[in-house]
Amino acid sequence: MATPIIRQVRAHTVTGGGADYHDQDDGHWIDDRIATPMAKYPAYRDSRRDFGINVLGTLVVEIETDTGVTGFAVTTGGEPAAFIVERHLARFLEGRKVTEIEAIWDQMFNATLYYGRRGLVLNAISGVDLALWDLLGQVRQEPVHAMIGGAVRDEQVFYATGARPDLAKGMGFIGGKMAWRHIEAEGAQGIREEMEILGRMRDATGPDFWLMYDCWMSMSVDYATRVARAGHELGLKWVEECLPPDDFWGYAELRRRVPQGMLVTTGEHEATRWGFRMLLEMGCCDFIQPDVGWCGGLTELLKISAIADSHGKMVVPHGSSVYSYHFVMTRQNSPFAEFLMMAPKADEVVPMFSPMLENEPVPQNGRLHISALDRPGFGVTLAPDLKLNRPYTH
Ligand SMILES: C[C@H](O)[C@H](O)[C@@H](O)[C@@H](O)C(=O)O
Ligand SMILES: [Mg+2]
Repeated sequence: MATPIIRQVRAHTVTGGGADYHDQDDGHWIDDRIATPMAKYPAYRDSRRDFGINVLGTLVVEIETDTGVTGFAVTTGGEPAAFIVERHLARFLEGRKVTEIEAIWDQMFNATLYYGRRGLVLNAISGVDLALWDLLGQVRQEPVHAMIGGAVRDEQVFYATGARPDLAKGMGFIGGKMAWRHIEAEGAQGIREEMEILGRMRDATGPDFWLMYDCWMSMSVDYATRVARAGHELGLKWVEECLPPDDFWGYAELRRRVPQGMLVTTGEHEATRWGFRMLLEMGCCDFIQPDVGWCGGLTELLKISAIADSHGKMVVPHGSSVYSYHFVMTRQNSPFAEFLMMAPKADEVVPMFSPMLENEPVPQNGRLHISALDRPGFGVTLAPDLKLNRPYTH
């Protein structure tokens, strides 16, 4: 049978949550005075939406073959990413075989090198790459995990990110990661207030449940060191993304300063094998947390994972739903994954990209069995009532 040829690439945008999961209403834990690099400005202290964390929206990439088979993926990127897909990247796909994933990735990356390398352009490339893997799975009628080496375990376990680690333990998760909500200007009092919360969570979850803080690029090395030392007393397992992504030197220094046994992690806003090589070779972190929708897609994440493995480091992808579950299931050095609690009070498990995807699997009792991923491609479909907008054509 002839290999299907890519006939058309389409880039749509969707607003309101979904892959742009920070786009939530007031009262959601994920936007409750969380510390950020902008929080030192009073106008941007209360909500990350005030500085525009939700300006992009969701990018939906659809790729259709000459035989009428369609693959798709969603990521963060919205209209500007749609422009990049339609007006630049599509030319490297249309007319190509569905199997040319590696060559297409190399051309998309090198053709955008003069204005890309990281950030939005890599989000767009990631969206296209994930849609290509979904398409190949639809054509071959195979789940993605079967096409990238096959499962190395029957199920994967998750830690929960949200405001209620105490509830997450009861839901079967192996740990709970909270967002750090104080800034350096709030000094020792801010750390004390946070440690009171951590202490209550430790009392509620017992001595062995993992507790972590996500610091979302908001700290200095000195402040992060103080946070790590204070948290260590309460069994804090890791401090995540304390510093801006490009401060490789700061991360290496922080790792030298934190108490023995405290893990320093980062990577969700890093991209490509070169960015993660830098993090690993400079000793910036104890494990890496790439987002498969932002780092270059699955094709690039497989390369990143091999580099991490050569350093003896784990890859624990940033919460990205099915797009990372197939990867985690097939990697020896990815023994657990993140699940982002998207319910406003972090008190129930809801699909991460809700309401965009049908058949989006969620952990049951904090774990996901391989059988939940046994449909072709990534195993999800776009919700039929989703309002797609195609802002650009080519
Ligand atoms: C909870 C964090 O502030 C971010 O909102 C989250 O997207 C990310 O950093 C994470 O690790 O889940
Ligand atoms: Mg994080």
